Amino acid sequence: RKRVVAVRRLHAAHLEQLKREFYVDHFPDLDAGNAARFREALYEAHGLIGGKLMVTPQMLDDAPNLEVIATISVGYDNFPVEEMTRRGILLCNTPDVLTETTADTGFALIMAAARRVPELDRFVRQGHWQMHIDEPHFGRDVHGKTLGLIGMGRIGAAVARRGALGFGMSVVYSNASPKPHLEAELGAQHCSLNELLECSDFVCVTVPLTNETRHLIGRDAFRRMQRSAILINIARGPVVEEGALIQALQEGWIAGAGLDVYEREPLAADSPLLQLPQVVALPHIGSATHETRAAMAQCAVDNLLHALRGERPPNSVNGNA
Ligand SMILES: O=C(O)C(=O)[C@@H](O)[C@H](O)[C@H](O)CO
Repeated sequence: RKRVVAVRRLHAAHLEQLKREFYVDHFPDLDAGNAARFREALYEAHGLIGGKLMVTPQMLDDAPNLEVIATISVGYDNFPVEEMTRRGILLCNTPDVLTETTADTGFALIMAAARRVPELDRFVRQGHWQMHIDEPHFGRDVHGKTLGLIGMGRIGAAVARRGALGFGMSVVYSNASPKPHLEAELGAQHCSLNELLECSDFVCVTVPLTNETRHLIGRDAFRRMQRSAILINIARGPVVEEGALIQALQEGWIAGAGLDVYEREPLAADSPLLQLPQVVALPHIGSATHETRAAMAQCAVDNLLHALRGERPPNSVNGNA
């Protein structure tokens, strides 16, 4: 029986599926107290499954039998993919099952930032609602505005669909390649990043974090954006240069931001971002619904089962490893 290390909370049903075929070491929480036991288990492991995994080449040195890692995420910027491929270790992720939920989070941030939902919720809770609401508390319309998608992959397209079909928005997008089918379906227009920044009321970041996209959105980008524009980030924090974002918000280069991801997570409680009422800050909950997290875990379990049986897993990032 092969050995599997499972990290983070997995439903009993998922663990059961793994235990039927493998010897399973489960670490619901990884901390200093069980780090030594985790290293011992990893040394014997053929498979590793879990969420929020941070894997380094050194960790791979401590896992000589490892055949596959099944991450409970679509993003894999926290894995040394080339090194894994070189060592013949498969990396599997969970695309598709979280697309709509993450796009919902994107639109929740668009609506919350545009209509100042958390800020005005606090206003009411603190008993400040004494009379008729006036200009100082007005928000911005979403319907009919221009939505710019930086990245038009599965999640970008799902956000675009909500904007175009649900809110009558004009959609523009920057992407490595044009998506003619989305132009036909949504009237979406492919353009350069600079054109997108200049014409969009809402700039939504959905690209994966790579060496090319790290700090893609910095001071120049914010200078190009409209003063009434709102930045949304549901991708990865380091795509946006956070220091530049803070300056752009403090100095009014842009009007607001809706964020689910940050350069360092968890976001520090004393972050200047949290001093700014025009910022809506969520704790990386893009895919965090009961339904979707269960589907992500099932997808990861399926990937692991196939890979350790020597079959082609449904979702592998480095397929031929
Ligand atoms: O899938 C991703 O890439 C995400 O960012 C989220 O859905 C994950 O929940 C997060 O990575 C934790 O594993």
